[in-house]
Amino acid sequence: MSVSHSLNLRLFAPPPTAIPTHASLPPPTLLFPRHRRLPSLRASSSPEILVSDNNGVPAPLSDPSSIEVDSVTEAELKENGFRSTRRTKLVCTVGPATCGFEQLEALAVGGMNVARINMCHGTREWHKEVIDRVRRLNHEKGFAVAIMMDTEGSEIHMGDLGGASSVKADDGEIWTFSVRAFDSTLPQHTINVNYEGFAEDVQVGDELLVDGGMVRFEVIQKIGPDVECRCTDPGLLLPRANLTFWRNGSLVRERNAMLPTISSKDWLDIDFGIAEGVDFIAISFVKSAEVITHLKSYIAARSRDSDISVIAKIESIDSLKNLEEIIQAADGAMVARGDLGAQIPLEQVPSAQQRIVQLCRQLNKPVIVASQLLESMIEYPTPTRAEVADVSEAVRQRADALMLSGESAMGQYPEKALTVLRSVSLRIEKWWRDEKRYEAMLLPSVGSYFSEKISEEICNSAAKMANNLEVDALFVYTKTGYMASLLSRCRPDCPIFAFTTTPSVRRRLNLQWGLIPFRLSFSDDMESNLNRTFALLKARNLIKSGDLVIAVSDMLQSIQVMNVP
Ligand SMILES: Nc1ncnc2c1ncn2[C@@H]1O[C@H](COP(=O)(O)OP(=O)(O)OP(=O)(O)O)[C@@H](O)[C@H]1O
Ligand SMILES: CC(=O)C(=O)O
Ligand SMILES: [K+]
Ligand SMILES: [Mg+2]
Repeated sequence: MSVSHSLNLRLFAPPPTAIPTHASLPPPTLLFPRHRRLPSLRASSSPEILVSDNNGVPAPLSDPSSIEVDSVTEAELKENGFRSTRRTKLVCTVGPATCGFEQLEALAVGGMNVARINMCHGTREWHKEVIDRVRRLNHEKGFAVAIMMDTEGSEIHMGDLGGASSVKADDGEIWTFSVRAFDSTLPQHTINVNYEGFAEDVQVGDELLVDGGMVRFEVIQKIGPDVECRCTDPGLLLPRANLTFWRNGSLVRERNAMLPTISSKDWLDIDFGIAEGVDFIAISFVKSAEVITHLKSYIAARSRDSDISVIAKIESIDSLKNLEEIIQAADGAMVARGDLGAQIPLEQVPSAQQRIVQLCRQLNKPVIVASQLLESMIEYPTPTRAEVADVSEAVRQRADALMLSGESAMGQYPEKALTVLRSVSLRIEKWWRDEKRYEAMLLPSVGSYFSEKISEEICNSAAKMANNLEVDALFVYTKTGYMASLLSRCRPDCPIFAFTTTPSVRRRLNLQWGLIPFRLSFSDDMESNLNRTFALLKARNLIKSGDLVIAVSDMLQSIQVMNVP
């Protein structure tokens, strides 16, 4: 079968000159014909096209309800024009400070794209309520907030402090870390540890770091299941805080390194996540690509139509060692700087972050920069200048998303913290666009099939054309989201309107840089798709006549340049 592919470059009024170009692509072997000449859009005058809405009921062309876009994005688009929409996505960890319906709504209004629930904390009933509320919010208020479930992982952590929200450890105090199960209240200055082998593995003289060094202890004595420690760096102990121990300046990774990445409790949580249809599952303390592949096949077997994305959390030495294959196997990655900073020297975290962000973009996987971005805002209403600089750096690296942890889960100013992320992102993005100072990044080919390689070439070219022609927006019609991700990977100057038929694909696109996901039912006929989209978007004042747009699509591998009629 010999099939030719053509790039249809058409410029609509003004000026009405067609620019035919022919890309000479070798004939693919496994493709069905996609080549089709497109009739001119201008030729079709006010077509009587009927479109299907969500339930398959025909709706008139001008019915704006047959396109779904996030209500906040819509307001943003109208207010600022679409060249200045935010490109960096925002993830908020939901906790006691933000689990109510109104609180979640405030976060959605503030720009939350993804709600994260951390299975280290709270009961399954609590998580289910949060998921239900986010769903209701999406349904009733027109948001497309995705849900990310983060597994606990087999880390060593403290117990839940007998219900206290925090306890203070003072300099020189003696505390007991114990693997004993206390049935009623904890004795004073006693901390429960979840790892059976703890007392055996530590040695007198070891340094014990709580939450990667927020509080430090020195081991002074071992008595059976109890380990007595002296506080050397005072601070607040939080429930279920992570514990690491260090000997002669390096992290001790003895038997606990043999703990499985996905614990038996994690598997139950994963079953829960699959049953609830979460959009992302983030796996803590990933050590190798196998665990990701294993989980992905488990998800595929468990849920026939499930399209849950698996995010690899990079937070251990092993994950850095096997970085490329882990990212390759996963659907995305998280720079989990909290635990990473407890496993490698702190001064190595920034370069690790840069490397992970770059590699993810090269491999076309979304990447989240997480932990302590605005840590001081847990307690104070304004961030430190250093925190703003840190957020700016992540935006400048053009990570897909930034994440709030304690700031939104249990801090005093969740909405303010989100506002800081939003305004810093907007400002830095604009600054770098204006200055045109991005270092060009070599984007290696990621497609395995020939058709994927074609999509990749189309997206690379479309993004380049969009920058050179200074177009207002890129449009992508994508069923699986793949082509939208390829455009996002190019980090073009203009925003990307991503039209997809499936609500879950739309939610997942919400994690990717620069994508404005819309749900829209569309056909293989690009002319009618474009006509409909223009009519629907114009009816909602989201675009206007004369705007310059480049459109690409999954079904018909084409590039079209046009002015909105
Ligand atoms: N569902 C929850 N219920 C109670 N507290 C929570 C909940 N989620 C988060 N928190 C609080 O917010 C803090 C920061 O949240 P975060 O998700 O970053 O957890 P973490 O314990 O630091 O672990 P991880 O390394 O998995 O991120 C937690 O330490 C905890 O005190
Ligand atoms: C987010 C997370 O797990 C960390 O920073 O450790
Ligand atoms: K976790
Ligand atoms: Mg962690």
